[in-house]
Amino acid sequence: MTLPTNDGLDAIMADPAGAVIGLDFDGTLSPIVADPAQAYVHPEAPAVLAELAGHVRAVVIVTGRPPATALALGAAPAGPSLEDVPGLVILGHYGLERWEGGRITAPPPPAGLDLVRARLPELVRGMDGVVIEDKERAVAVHTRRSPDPAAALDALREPVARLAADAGLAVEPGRMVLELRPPGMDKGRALTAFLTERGARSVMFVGDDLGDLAAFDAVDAAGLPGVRVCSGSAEVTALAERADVVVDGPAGVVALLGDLCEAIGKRSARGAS
Ligand SMILES: O=P(O)(O)OC[C@H]1O[C@H](O[C@H]2O[C@H](CO)[C@@H](O)[C@H](O)[C@H]2O)[C@H](O)[C@@H](O)[C@@H]1O
Repeated sequence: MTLPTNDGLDAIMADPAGAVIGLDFDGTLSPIVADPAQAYVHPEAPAVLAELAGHVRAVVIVTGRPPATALALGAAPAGPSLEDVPGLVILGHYGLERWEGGRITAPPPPAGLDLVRARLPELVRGMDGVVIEDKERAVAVHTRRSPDPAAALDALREPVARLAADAGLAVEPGRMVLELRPPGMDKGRALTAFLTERGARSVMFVGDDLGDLAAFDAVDAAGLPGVRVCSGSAEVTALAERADVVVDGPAGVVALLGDLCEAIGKRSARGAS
């Protein structure tokens, strides 16, 4: 793969020590699969992130998953795991829960989740293949394994929105999923705060789903050289329409990051000689 021509990428390569690289997890670092518990990270992702982390200011994963789940799915039987990526930060639950250096910080779970846990099973009763994922600080309802996933998702939109309103929660729509989660935080706010915290001089964000649009907005609003990368799929087109670079799923993301590492390495070797 040859790196595309892009001002944001050029800025990252010219000054990697000032760059923050943000990445989504599902659909970006791990492939979309039927069972969320089996969405293991692309086997080459931890190694390429570890190499990248040696060049840039920070690597941060911004995800709807709890950080502990991303770490569990990022464990490799051989080679490095996500946990081995130097200085990695994981902003889970759309930025509410932070993992760094083995420590997790988070606010208490929202009270409204009890209502969701009480009512959601009744709401999906009889819907073949519809599955509830309880993430402790949020609850997601998945339709990917139903006979008609898109129709099941559409049928659930209104009742889930009503339940979220009753529970004081927000609805986060995604790839064959509706998530009921605490309001007031999103990937854009999380990324913006992180860029400020780290004094970023450039930024890349890589995502695949609707929840990543807020992070694209944050790249635009940062006032820094930036690059928005879409991990492309036939399922979601909204991100590709906003992206500077579109790659083919997690394998394409890994290839792009590998090429970025190589280009940074070559530049720094030229600078040293
Ligand atoms: O912010 P992300 O890291 O992209 O997390 C968003 C949701 O991802 C997961 O669901 C998605 O991936 C599953 C595994 O491939 C797939 O089965 C499902 O259809 C997708 O929507 C996760 O299970 C959710 O909790 C996350 O909110």
